[in-house]
Amino acid sequence: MTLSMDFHSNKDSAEIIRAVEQGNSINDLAKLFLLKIPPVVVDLVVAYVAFTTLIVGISYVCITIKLTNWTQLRRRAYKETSRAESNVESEKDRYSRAVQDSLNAKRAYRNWMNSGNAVEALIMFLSLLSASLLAIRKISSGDASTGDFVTLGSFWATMTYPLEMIAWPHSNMTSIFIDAERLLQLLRTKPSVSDQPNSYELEVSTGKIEFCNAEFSYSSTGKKILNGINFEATPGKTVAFVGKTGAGKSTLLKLICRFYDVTGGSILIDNQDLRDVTLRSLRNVLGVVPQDPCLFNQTILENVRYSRPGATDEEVIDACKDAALHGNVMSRPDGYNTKVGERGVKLSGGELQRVAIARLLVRKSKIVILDEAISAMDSSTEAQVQEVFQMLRSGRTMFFVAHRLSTIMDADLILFIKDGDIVERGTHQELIRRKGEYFQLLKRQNGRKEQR
Ligand SMILES: Nc1ncnc2c1ncn2[C@@H]1O[C@H](COP(=O)(O)OP(=O)(O)OP(=O)(O)O)[C@@H](O)[C@H]1O
Repeated sequence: MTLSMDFHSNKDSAEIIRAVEQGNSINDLAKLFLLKIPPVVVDLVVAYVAFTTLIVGISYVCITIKLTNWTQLRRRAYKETSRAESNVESEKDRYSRAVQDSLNAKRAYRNWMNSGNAVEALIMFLSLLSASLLAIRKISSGDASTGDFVTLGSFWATMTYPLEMIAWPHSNMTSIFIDAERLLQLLRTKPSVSDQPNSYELEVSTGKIEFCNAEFSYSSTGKKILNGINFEATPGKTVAFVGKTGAGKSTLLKLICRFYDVTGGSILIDNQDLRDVTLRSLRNVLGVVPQDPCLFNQTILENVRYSRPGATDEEVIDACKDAALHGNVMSRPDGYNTKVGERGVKLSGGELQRVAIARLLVRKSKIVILDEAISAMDSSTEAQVQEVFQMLRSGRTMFFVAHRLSTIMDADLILFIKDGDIVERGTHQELIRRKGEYFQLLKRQNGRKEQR
């Protein structure tokens, strides 16, 4: 959970869950070291008195270890294919291929394991046979008594157990390490965005935000997304980012949240560089409505309260009323106790967005970030929510990203982003007078509206 956005955007969640599940084998490792190995060592000290026994023991253990290494290669292949299998949910062909690959790899692993066991058993059998033949020869020549033969038999039985036990930890440990290695990798991964050793708590007095020549590229592609962005969001003002899809608008918002660090320049909140303050204190002052709000399979009440666990039921309900959600909630038989389903599948797109806005209202943040927050709402609901945003504006610095220009027309500053640069800036009226990119976009949108 502490890992950065770049880790999560490149990882498959099924893979992470499987890594954690397989990590249970670390318990087995602890049991192995604490409970199984020490008694075996004691047994071996007692049992390994005869030189011949030692020879048999060493060769048995060496061969078993070699066989185990070969077998574990198959186990690794089997585990890899099992992982792929869990990625596939919908496409039938891919799923059956993955299942088949997994079964084949499992069969190969089992075949190697069984062959290894057979070879181990054969070694023990041949060793016992040679020792018995030697004993019979000695008895026939009168150098040993039949009692010695019985002693050999019981000694053999005592010895085989520790021999098996000395080989067993190696095979078990390698299996455990293969199962746990994904979790160990995960635990060793360092977040790319983290607190500096001397970072301090962010203090927001006015909520002024400055982008000073901020540059950014995603490490996964290395492509420059933002080229030296400069602007200032003055306290209590609303800034809107507009532009074509892929221009870099959401990336600007992610940088304010410090999901990523800028690769050049800096971002300041009340003159404090985001990289110098603690992540927790930064996130505490931000209220975000993302493009795809993340809901849990809990009740509507709990989902809204998630942004401030201490909020009372009344505060949650008031927030839902302001977010134009109350009517929809009350029309459901269970009202606020309605479960929303995994990721909110039982809600419509507009309802999902309104839950996210209600969360924002409950949170009472000083800096508000809205990324396409009302895109899925009909015009009458949008008008109600816009009124709430007007209320919110006083005393807060707000950032909007919206494709529908009608939703950001009254922003204090509109920044038109194109290929990672601010190509136009001003208020709605100023940009219309300029008759540039913004004006063209507005004309296209109005044209489409008239055509409908
Ligand atoms: N996690 C990521 N890794 C690599 N590239 C990314 C990542 N997220 C976004 N991008 C790329 O960065 C560029 C800007 O994306 P961004 O989401 O900021 O655009 P946008 O202007 O908000 O677009 P939209 O209006 O469609 O949301 C795009 O080319 C996108 O493909």
